[in-house]
Amino acid sequence: MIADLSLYLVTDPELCGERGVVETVRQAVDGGVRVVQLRDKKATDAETAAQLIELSRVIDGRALLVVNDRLDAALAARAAGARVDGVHLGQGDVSVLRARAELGAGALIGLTANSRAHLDAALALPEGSVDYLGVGVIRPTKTKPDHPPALGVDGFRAFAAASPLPCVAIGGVGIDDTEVLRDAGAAGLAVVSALCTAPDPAVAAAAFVRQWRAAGVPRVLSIAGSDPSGGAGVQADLKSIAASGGFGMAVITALTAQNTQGVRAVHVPPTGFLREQLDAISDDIVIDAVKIGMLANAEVIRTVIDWLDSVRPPIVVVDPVMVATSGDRLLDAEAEHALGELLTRADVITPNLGELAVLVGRDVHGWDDALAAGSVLSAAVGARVLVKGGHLVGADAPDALVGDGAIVEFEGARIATGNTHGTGCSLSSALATRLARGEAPADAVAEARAWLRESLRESEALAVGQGHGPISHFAGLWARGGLETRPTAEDIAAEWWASIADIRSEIDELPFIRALADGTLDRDAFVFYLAQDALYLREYARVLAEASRLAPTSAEQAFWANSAHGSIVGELELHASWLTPEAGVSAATFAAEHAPATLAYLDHLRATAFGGDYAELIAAILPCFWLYDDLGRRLHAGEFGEYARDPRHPYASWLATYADPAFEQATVQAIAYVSQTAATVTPERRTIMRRAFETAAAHEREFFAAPLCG
Ligand SMILES: Cc1ncc(COP(=O)(O)OP(=O)(O)O)c(N)n1
Ligand SMILES: Cc1ncsc1CCOP(=O)(O)O
Ligand SMILES: [Mg+2]
Repeated sequence: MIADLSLYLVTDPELCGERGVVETVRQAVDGGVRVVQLRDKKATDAETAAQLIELSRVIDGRALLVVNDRLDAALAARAAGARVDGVHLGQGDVSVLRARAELGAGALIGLTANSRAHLDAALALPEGSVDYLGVGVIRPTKTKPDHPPALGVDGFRAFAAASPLPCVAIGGVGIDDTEVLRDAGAAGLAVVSALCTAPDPAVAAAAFVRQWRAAGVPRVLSIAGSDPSGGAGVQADLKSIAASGGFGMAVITALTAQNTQGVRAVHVPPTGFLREQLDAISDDIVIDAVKIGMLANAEVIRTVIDWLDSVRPPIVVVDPVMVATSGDRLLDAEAEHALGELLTRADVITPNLGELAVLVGRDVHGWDDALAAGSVLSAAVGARVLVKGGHLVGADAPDALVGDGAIVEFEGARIATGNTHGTGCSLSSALATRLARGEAPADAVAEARAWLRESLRESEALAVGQGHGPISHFAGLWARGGLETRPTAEDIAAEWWASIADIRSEIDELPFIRALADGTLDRDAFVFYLAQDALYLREYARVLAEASRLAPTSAEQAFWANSAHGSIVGELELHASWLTPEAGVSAATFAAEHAPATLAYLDHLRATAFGGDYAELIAAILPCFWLYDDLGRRLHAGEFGEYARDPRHPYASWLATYADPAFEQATVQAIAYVSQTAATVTPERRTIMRRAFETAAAHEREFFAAPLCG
C-alpha cells in the first residue's frame, strides 16, 4: 500500500509539555495527521516500546505509527500486540535492509536524506527497501540543534525532482509553507513544533490539512456500479469529480444493463476481483477521498469494508443506494444490515428520503420529519447526513447537512426538468471532491448543490435518451469557455508581441527615432519630447500605483508600487538633468501643456485604471515597459547605427536609461505578470486585455511621432 504522508507528526516530549505526547497525538490525529512518528532520543528501548503500545491504542488505526531510530522497540511493541507500522531511520541508524527484513514488506520505512549522495545510496538499495525520504531541513530549526545546512524550498524542489521516492519535507516547516512545499513536490510535511506546541493540536492539524488539500488536485475514487448510458453510476461520478476539480478513479462493483428508461439486468463480478481492483489503486495511488455508491449485495459491502479498514481513506462519502426512485428496494435484508456497518466508516452519508426512512427504520413524513430522522441517523453512525429534499412533493427542493449537533439548511426551488437520472450519484461525488479540496462541509455542500442545480437547468440541451435524461455535468464549464484550449503565458506574450509587429516597425521608421539614433535630432524636438515624457511619467506613476492597489498578490502589489516609484524618480531625474543652465532648458519648457498625443495616451491609461479591472489595466501599462526596453536595447546594440553607442552622442545619457539592465529585468517581470494573468482569465477578458495592450502600443507610436510631427 502506498502511504498517505500528507501530514506527518514527529513527536517531541519536551515540546508537548504538560499535555504530554499521548494527548498531543490523540488530538493531532483527530485533526487529520496521517503519520505519527514517536521520537524520543532520551527514552530507553523499553520505555519507547511502552509508549508505542499506548500510542497504538490511542491512534486506533486512524494514522500510521512509526518510531524514530528504535527498530528493537518497534519489534518489542509489535510482539506485545501493538500496531507499529514502521520506522524512520537516519543515515547513522540501523540499516534499512535489516529493518525491512525484520518488519516485513508491508512496513513503512523512511530514511533521512539531504544530499545527492544520500539519494544515490537510497536508490542503490534493492527496490522496495525504502518507502519515503525525510528531506530537510527546509530552514534552520531549534528543534534539532544538530541539523544539516538548510536546503530552503528551492533546494527541496531540486531534491524532490531528482527523487523517484516520495519526499517528506522536514525542518522549520510551518502552515504557511504548505502550498509552496506541495508545489515543490513534497509528498507530505513532517512537523514537530508546529503541532506539539500548538494550543490545540486538532485545530492546528486541521488547518494544515485544509491548506494541503487546497494546494493540490484531489484523487477521488468512486466505488459504484456501471451505467452504460453515462448518466449515473461510475460514469456520472467520474464526470462530477472532474467537473468539481478532482482526478476521478473508478472501481466497479456491478455492471448494469440500463438506459434512461430503466435497469434491464445486473451482473455482479466476483468479489475477489473487486478487491483486486481496490488494491490495485491503493497500492499505487494516494487516495484523497472515496465516494461509495451501488454495492449490490452483502458480500460486496463486506469486501469494501475490509478494504476501507486496511486503507483508511481520509474522506468517505456514502450514497446508500438502496431504494430506487420508484420506491423499489434494491438491497436484500442481509445487505441492508451490512450497509449499516459500512455507514459507521463514512464522513458524510447522502440518502434520498426513501433511503433515510429505511436507515432509521420508520416512515418519514415531510421536511421537518426528514431533518429529525437525519439527526437520528447521524448520531447512530457518527457521520454527517446530507438530507435531500429532492423526493419531496411541492415547489421546494431543500437540502440540509445534519450532524455535529447542527443543521445547515439549503433552500432552493425545484427545477422543472425530467432529467434527474443520476442526480444522487453526481451530488455525492461532487461533494466528496469538494471535501477533498479542503472545503468546509457546509461550503462543500453549498458549492456542490449550486453546480448540480446549474447542471440540471442545462440538461435539456443534451437530448440523451427517451426517459429520464442525465444532467449536463460540464454545463458550467462549457458556458465559461472551457472548450477553448487555454494558452500558456509564454504563448500569450509571443502572440501579443507579434500582434504589434506593424506598430514596432512604424516606430523604428519614425524620423524622431532615426534622428535620435544618429544624433541629428533637433534639440527643440528633443526637449519637447523630454517635457512630454515628464508629464507622462507623473501620470503613469499614478496608474502604476492603481495597479498596485488592485494587485491580487503581495508580490505583484510590491512590483507595481516599485515601478510607480521608479516612474516618479524618472520624472524627477529628467528635471534634474535637463533643467540646468548647461543644458539650456528652461523651466517654462518643462511646464509645457500636454500635447494631444500625450493626453490621448494618458486618457487611455486612466480609463483602464479607473475602470477597476486589474487585468485590463496591467495590459495597458505593459507597452511602456516593453517597447522602451526593446528600443533601448536595440539602440544600444547598434542596430540603428554605431553612433547611438558612442558616449559623445548628444543624447547618450538618455539612451543609457532605457538600456539599463534593471529596467530590462523589470520589463521581464511585467511581461510575466501580464501574460500569467492573461492565461488565467476567460477568453473574452483576454481579448479585452489584448485590445488594451494594442491600443497602448499605438499610443506609444504617436508619442514618439509627436516631437517631429505635432
Ligand atoms: C521524516 C523525518 N525526517 C528526518 C528525521 C530526522 O531523524 P533524526 O533521528 O532526528 O535524525 P537522523 O537520524 O536522521 O540524523 C525524522 N525524525 N523524521
Ligand atoms: C527531527 C528533525 N529532523 C530534521 S529537522 C527535525 C526537527 C523539525 O522540527 P520543527 O518542525 O519543529 O522545525
Ligand atoms: Mg535517527
